[in-house]
Amino acid sequence: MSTLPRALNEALHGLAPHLPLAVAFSGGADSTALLLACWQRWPQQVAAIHVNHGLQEAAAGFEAFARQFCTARGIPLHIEYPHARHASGESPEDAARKARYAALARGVQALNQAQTLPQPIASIALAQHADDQVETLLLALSRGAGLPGLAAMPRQWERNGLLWLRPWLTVPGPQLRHWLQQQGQNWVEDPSNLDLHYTRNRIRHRIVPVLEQAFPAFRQTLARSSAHAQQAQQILEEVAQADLAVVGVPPSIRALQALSAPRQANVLRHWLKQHHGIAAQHRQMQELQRQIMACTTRGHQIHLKIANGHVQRHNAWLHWLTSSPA
Ligand SMILES: Nc1ncnc2c1ncn2[C@@H]1O[C@H](COP(=O)(O)OP(=O)(O)OP(=O)(O)O)[C@@H](O)[C@H]1O
Repeated sequence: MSTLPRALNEALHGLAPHLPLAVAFSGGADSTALLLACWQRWPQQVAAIHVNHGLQEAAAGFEAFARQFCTARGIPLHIEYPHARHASGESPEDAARKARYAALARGVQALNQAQTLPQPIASIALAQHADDQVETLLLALSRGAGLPGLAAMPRQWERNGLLWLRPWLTVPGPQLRHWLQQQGQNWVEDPSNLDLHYTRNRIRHRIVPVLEQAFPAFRQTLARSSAHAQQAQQILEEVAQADLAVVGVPPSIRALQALSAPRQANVLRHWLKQHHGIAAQHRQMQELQRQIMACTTRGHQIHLKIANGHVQRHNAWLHWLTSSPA
């Protein structure tokens, strides 16, 4: 019989995972609670994937814990060893996160190839919880993010035929630890979580306790704000798609000039992201829009650096061209 408290049980079922399911298992409290809960609920249908970045001294301890936890329960475990190298301008944590998601997808393939479960794995669950969501939103605010940042983390999405889920996203972090303690289940504490050099940790240790005192319902209310932002962002994307169909690819300068400034920025961002996989900084977008509106004569040039290339005018249209390597 499952020992899972009602709130956790509802969170787990709320997303109706496609089975069998893989759990992204770091060995920390949150993913230990997720793997334990999923294994109790769907004993023969759950596998685990652990990613050993080898970045911290603690990495070997995490892997050993993951092996021992899974062996004791007969849970199939796959371990990935990615090589995360961060590109210039990218933080080591961002690089590790990207490498981790790619490694998790490879882990699913490896488990499927080895036929460790009777059917191919259909979903993969991550253990971020309500406190992580609050931190993500506050981080976005601290960086002056737009709507995509304020929308924070989605509860589910599909990529390459795999359903990605965050079942704990509505569950306060302390509840997960409390349940593990009740079960007599230990986990590995990540020493870097205490390092106040990281903004996320400063938010966790200094801001969240104050929020908790001032606004006891902050997890739900902030989550609601993120849900509103997610909805608004979806509308903006739909408007951008419709506007891009009108201005064309490459975009016509005259058609861009006919749009209001916010719609113009929205469609330009969409064009750059969808067609070139790049994002303009706030200042660059302002300058690009200024140059577009000033472009009223035949000879007017537009030439603006954005990401690793330039937006340029060619006759009546705007183009983005990558800078040739030096
Ligand atoms: N090394 C890893 N191997 C497998 N999955 C991971 C790993 N690190 C993180 N994850 C997954 O990504 C989620 C988010 O990662 P994050 O680093 O924000 O949390 P975490 O503090 O590692 O969580 P946990 O308390 O489970 O350790 C985790 O809950 C877990 O599901």
